[in-house]
Amino acid sequence: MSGPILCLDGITVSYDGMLVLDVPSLEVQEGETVAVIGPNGAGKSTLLRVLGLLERPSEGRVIFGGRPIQPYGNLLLDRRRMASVFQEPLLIDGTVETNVALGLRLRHIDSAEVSRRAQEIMVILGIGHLATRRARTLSGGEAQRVSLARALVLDPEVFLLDEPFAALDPPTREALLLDLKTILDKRRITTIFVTHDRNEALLLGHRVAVMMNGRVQQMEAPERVFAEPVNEEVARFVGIETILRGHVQSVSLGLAVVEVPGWTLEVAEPLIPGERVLVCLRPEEITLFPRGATPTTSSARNRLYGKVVRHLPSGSTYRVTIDCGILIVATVTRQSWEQLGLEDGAGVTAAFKATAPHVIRCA
Ligand SMILES: Nc1ncnc2c1ncn2[C@@H]1O[C@H](COP(=O)(O)OP(=O)(O)OP(=O)(O)O)[C@@H](O)[C@H]1O
Repeated sequence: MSGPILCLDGITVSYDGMLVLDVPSLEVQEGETVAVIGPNGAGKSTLLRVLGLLERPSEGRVIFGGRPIQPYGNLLLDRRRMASVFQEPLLIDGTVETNVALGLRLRHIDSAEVSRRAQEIMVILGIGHLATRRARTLSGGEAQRVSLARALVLDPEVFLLDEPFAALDPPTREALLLDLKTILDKRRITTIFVTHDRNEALLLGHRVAVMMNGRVQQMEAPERVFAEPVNEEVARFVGIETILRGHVQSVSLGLAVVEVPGWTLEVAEPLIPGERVLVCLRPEEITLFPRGATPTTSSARNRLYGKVVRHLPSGSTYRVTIDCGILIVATVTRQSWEQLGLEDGAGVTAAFKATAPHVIRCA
């Protein structure tokens, strides 16, 4: 990666006086994939359209390749350096090959070269055998592969994807996602990828931008965003269900004692006595034991006692809600649930290590 290819500077977008995008500054580095996640209406697509020069911001500048874009200038040449794929494949009525070659023909590329490049990208995307099929006879997954091929054949400097897999069934989506990852890793195309799906963001994003209410709340490596969210909204969005409000009572030898309602926790974070904090616990960090069966050898310094309120299936695990005076959510494998003899209403100990929580300081 060699510096920013796209920069936003003081960007806002308002519709009828309502501010829907407010991005003081944002840089996309050449060759990176930025996954943009956030709830409905957060402004993800608006951000993508502004970055893709498809929407003129109300205020601010888009800088592409070091050059500020003239908002009222002719954007065709700059837009041609980018390619987009949306949730709907939007194919024309013609063969797969016609669709894949469309952008190259519009650019008046020599027809032998068009054919060579179209064939090559169709093979890479596993649709070579569909070249002569009419686009309207394709399945959703095949059509989206054609749509990706039509964009990638252009060798775009910037690739924009807006929920491209949202309408596909899970196995189709997974196969396509892995193929796309291979292509992006190999070609190092700068990519902005909007998705609702946290797992897609984790898999594809070199960085993840979390949007809420038109603002980018956090933009960092996925592991940081998911393990160290900057505020409560981001924490909830990345799947942290247990968020306990407390204050730091004391700190000694790197261990902070944090009071939360009804309990005193030990947390290995560099905190300051008196600070107000949110203690965030991922469900997989919490171990459950039947009441009275907590092993004395466990290194978990925190043990909270309560009752199972409910358990909900989630893939091969259960998401278990425990009422300890405060509600805590843990995951256990179905096998452990059976082996431990757990059931709704049962008394349990929820244990976690001092290193397990992520702590957010309250303003
Ligand atoms: N052309 C428009 N006119 C008026 N309001 C709009 C327009 N486009 C978007 N909005 C509003 O701007 C806000 C952000 O929309 P946007 O589509 O960018 O969000 P999003 O995060 O992509 O949402 P989703 O995940 O539901 O697609 C929403 O409140 C939306 O209703």
